[in-house]
Amino acid sequence: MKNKSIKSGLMLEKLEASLLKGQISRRKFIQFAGAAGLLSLTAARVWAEELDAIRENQRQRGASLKKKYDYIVIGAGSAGCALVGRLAADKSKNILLIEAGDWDTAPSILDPRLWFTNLGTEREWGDVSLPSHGVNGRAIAEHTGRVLGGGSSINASIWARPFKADMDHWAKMTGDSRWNYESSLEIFKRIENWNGKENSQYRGKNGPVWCQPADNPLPVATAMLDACRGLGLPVKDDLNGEREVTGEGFALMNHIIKDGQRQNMARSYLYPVMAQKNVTVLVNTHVNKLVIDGTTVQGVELEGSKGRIIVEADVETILSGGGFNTPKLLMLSGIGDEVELKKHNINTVVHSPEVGKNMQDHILHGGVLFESPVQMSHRNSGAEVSGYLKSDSTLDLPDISVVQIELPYVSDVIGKEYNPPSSSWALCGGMVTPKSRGRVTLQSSNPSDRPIVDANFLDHPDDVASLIKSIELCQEIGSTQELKKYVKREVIPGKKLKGKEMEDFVRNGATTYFHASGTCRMGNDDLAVVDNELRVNGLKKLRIADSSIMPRIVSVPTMPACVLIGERASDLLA
Ligand SMILES: Cc1cc2nc3c(=O)[nH]c(=O)nc-3n(C[C@H](O)[C@H](O)[C@H](O)COP(=O)(O)OP(=O)(O)OC[C@H]3O[C@@H](n4cnc5c(N)ncnc54)[C@H](O)[C@@H]3O)c2cc1C
Repeated sequence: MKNKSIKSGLMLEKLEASLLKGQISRRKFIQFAGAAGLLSLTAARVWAEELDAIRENQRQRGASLKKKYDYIVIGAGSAGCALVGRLAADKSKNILLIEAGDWDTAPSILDPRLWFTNLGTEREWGDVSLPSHGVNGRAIAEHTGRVLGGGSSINASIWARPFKADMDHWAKMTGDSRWNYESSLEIFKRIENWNGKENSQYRGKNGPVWCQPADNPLPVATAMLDACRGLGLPVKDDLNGEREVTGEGFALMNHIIKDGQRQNMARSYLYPVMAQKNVTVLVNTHVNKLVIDGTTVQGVELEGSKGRIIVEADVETILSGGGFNTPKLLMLSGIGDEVELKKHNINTVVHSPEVGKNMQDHILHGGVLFESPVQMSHRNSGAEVSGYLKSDSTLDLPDISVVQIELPYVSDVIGKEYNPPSSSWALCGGMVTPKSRGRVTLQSSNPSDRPIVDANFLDHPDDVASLIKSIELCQEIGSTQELKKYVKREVIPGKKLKGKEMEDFVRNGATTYFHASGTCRMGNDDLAVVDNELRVNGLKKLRIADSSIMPRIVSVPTMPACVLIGERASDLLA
């Protein structure tokens, strides 16, 4: 297999050399490559060349910035890309998209198997929460993307849409039925290019976002589903769709992976419009603060290769900086709790006490580990099966998740305590309806300082209780007959735990899914930061479209919900 691809690569290089020397035309090149069965390789290279040309064109456009655009969007993440991709359809409107990170060209972005190697690099912001008493005083890293595509460029590429109860709750909190499940489902259908079993009731075919069930999953993944069936757990054909309504279910993951490559939201939404004259994308450019006249947002102060400059937005500015950077930018611009702002000598423009509060994240426990008799090499993003379950049937939403990770995924403390062999794989319990709330505050008035993240993980006893149940479930699944072939022994915890021992295992093993949300909550009450149309209360010409607006975090990985928010914002602006 490997030899064949090396041979194909060499043939393609020879053809390319002939093309470069002018010995054959581009048409002939494509003809020969097609005849030699090299078209997919050729297409990939032609596509890569086109992307380079698009980026070069944007570099030139960015070098002669205008003073004013119709729209300025801050942050090219999951929501920002979706918003700009849709907004750009009106070619009479000029859009400036500003991204602090670089282009999304790193191999560790393109290859979803390498997603975790982006952590701790310049492609993420490097935030670490303050120590939380709920996790025995540990300070847990809270990674978020800092690159074109934002989180969608460095995440685990899992595509899981919110539950009906998630969306109906947003509709209730805003008094606006456009946020409810039925309306959101219509938008998801237009978002998706679903490449699994046809299901027109729930899945879309013609949208920009490629998603498919885990491709060629490891046998341990399908065995896990058999194990769940054997235990009488609800196993579905698809992790999305019906599960959203029934409220529970295990299935193969959906991934945003096509032919082994990540299809981040930049590829899905942005590159297709970046050749248009009405779209300017600046990378490596940081927005320091909003420029506000009275209570009208006029534009932004940005800092990039030309130093600090001000660019104005004629129609609106939209903040899509994500769960930590959006509240930070608001506070730096004088929108926040006046007591907090005063501490940093920032003049209050709008006293909005909830800015930075209501922070929520999901807990992923690392983990319940099993030693495999043979070393496995992970496929896709290493997480190919997942499930959601209510630990109590009276709950609205499942509080428990289980993710199978084809690697020895453990927290720092658990890793040191047990030192698992490298051939281990994990069943990670999770808690997806957190009742604990954290907050984001400013460290200083200097835009280059990171904000203070106090995630307050596992503060609420119910969150711990759910995690205990999810760990018991992981142990039960791991001990089934169906998984016997893949389990030499349960390495961690290796025995049934009870009382304080179990509680400590939960608190010491807690890590995050990296789904920071809720810090600029949407609602129809006086304290909400944004209203039902994403307008920042108290200001004109400013909206927010990103994970920070979630009134309550959805009970699944957050990228699809953020794409939905970006799409909804584009509808509202149109
Ligand atoms: C490691 C990791 C794994 C994850 N795995 C999954 C998963 O598998 N599935 C899933 O659904 N979700 C996953 N998530 C979560 C998901 O990626 C995020 O919830 C989602 O991307 C958030 O979207 P957003 O639009 O709110 O912000 P982001 O995608 O974070 O984008 C915000 C963008 O704004 C830019 N920005 C911020 N401030 C400024 C500024 N001042 N000036 C200029 N630019 C700025 C940032 O650099 C960033 O690119 C994961 C996240 C991480 C970090």
